[in-house]
Amino acid sequence: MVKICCIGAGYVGGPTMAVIALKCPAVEVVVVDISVARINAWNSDQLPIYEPGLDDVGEEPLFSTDVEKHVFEADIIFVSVNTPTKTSGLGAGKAADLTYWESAARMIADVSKSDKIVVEKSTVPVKTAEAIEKILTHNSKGVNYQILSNPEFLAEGTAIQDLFNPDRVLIGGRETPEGQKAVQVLKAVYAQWVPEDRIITSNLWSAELTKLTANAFLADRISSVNSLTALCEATGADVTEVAYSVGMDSRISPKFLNASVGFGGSCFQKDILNLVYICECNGLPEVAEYWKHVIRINDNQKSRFVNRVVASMFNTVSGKKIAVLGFSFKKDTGDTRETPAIDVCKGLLADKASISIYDPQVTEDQIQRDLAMNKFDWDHPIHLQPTSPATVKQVSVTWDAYEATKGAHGICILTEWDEFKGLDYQKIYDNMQKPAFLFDGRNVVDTEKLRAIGFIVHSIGKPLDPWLT
Ligand SMILES: NC(=O)c1ccc[n+]([C@@H]2O[C@H](COP(=O)([O-])OP(=O)(O)OC[C@H]3O[C@@H](n4cnc5c(N)ncnc54)[C@H](O)[C@@H]3O)[C@@H](O)[C@H]2O)c1
Ligand SMILES: O=c1ccn([C@@H]2O[C@H](COP(=O)(O)OP(=O)(O)O[C@H]3O[C@H](CO)[C@@H](O)[C@H](O)[C@H]3O)[C@@H](O)[C@H]2O)c(=O)[nH]1
Repeated sequence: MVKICCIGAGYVGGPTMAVIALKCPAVEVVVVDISVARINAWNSDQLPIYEPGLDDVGEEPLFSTDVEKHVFEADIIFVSVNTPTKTSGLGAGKAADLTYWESAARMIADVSKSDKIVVEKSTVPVKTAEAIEKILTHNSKGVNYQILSNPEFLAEGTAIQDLFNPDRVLIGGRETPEGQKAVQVLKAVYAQWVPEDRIITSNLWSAELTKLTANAFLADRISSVNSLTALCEATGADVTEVAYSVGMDSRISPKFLNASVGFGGSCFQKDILNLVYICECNGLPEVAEYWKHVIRINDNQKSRFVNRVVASMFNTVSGKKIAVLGFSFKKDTGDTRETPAIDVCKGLLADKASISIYDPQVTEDQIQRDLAMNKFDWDHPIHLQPTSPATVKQVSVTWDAYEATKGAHGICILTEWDEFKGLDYQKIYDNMQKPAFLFDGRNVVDTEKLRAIGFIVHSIGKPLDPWLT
């Protein structure tokens, strides 16, 4: 029986292996992690991540902390560990920190006694496979290793449907007979449920670069539409109408054109910074500059939102209660890595606001840690992050949207959770200070209905409320 071992039981490793275990009954699947808490959570009823449909996948891989035993026994090893942005040293603030990847590779080299296929599942800089190959082969003791790049394209919140029905699976390998044989072995795993024409094979470097490029293109679309929101607000155009009509062109497509307070998540910014760094290292400053702008527009979008809130509320939010609805970086996930809510809250706190936060999936502990943490520290293994950072006193967290908004001067909607569309806004308005402001960072509410209730409403990229002009 073929044995697969995945190193890293996170947002990618857990769901991906659950689906492989379900679809490939003839394969033994084990997921290992250095974090005991994470593995314990996978083995309990309280899964460590919130992902719709994950509970119903059925077949479960084995989750274990016995990393070395399972790596030793495996034929195929997926490596799905953190690859955060470096915070210090060469390339700080841009380059990918490959500490966790390298330590996994060294451990594989230490314990292996039989030939292995090592699969890059983490998102890594182009040419990482070469470095990994060097680490493995210099310590090989006669073991043969084939490195494959098999980047993951799932999005959080839709991970299970993305895995069941992927647009494509990409496998990059060495163009040698051994490399091509390894590609076919991995292809056979995916072919258990993915149609053959959606399994693409390429050389290693194309596969590694495709992942960074795909995220850069997706983030670029959001920055493109977000860059026009201020112009829409200034001219009376409606960004939703503009995006809809532009997206009707089949060459452009309607997907991923929702204007927002900014994109978040653990991938987009990290992967673009990584691309920028690689371009700089290859003597391509103009290309690096081009992609940097995607992030600049995103940062600008978040500060523009904060400025709008403060400017609208008589140029100060000092001592005012601002309710924040939604803290995760998108709906249907409890993940807060690089969520725009962090920057917005920090901006409001800098203006001395008092913030009351409600998110259906994010705990108070997580929010406090996020607001206390330094930039880029959020993407390291959880047990290596600071355990008891200081609490931000002006922030309270509730488990109820009505409680969060009670007595508030203003509301900021920062995540597009479906339940925010169906709230009783008349009840919320009645319990707020007047004038009651609502700043919709996700364009989820019916602006006209809320204005009829009495709210002063600001929706991203929509014609301005008369109060704000
Ligand atoms: N989250 C996503 O939606 C997504 C999608 C596609 C690709 N990716 C990429 O996949 C990789 C993993 O992302 P994630 O979101 O699953 O991260 P994650 O933080 O949820 O999971 C990573 C896990 O790896 C473990 N780990 C780190 N070093 C280890 C080691 N040496 N041995 C054993 N375990 C170790 C950590 O404890 C953690 O549980 C990243 O490179 C990311 O860019 C993420
Ligand atoms: O039209 C849109 C679409 C998305 N977003 C925001 O963009 C961010 C990222 O969203 P999404 O891409 O749906 O979620 P991720 O889980 O970050 O997935 C991205 O990053 C993953 C990690 O690399 C890739 O695997 C996925 O293909 C890629 O979509 C979120 O803050 C969204 O709210 C918008 O503001 N407007």
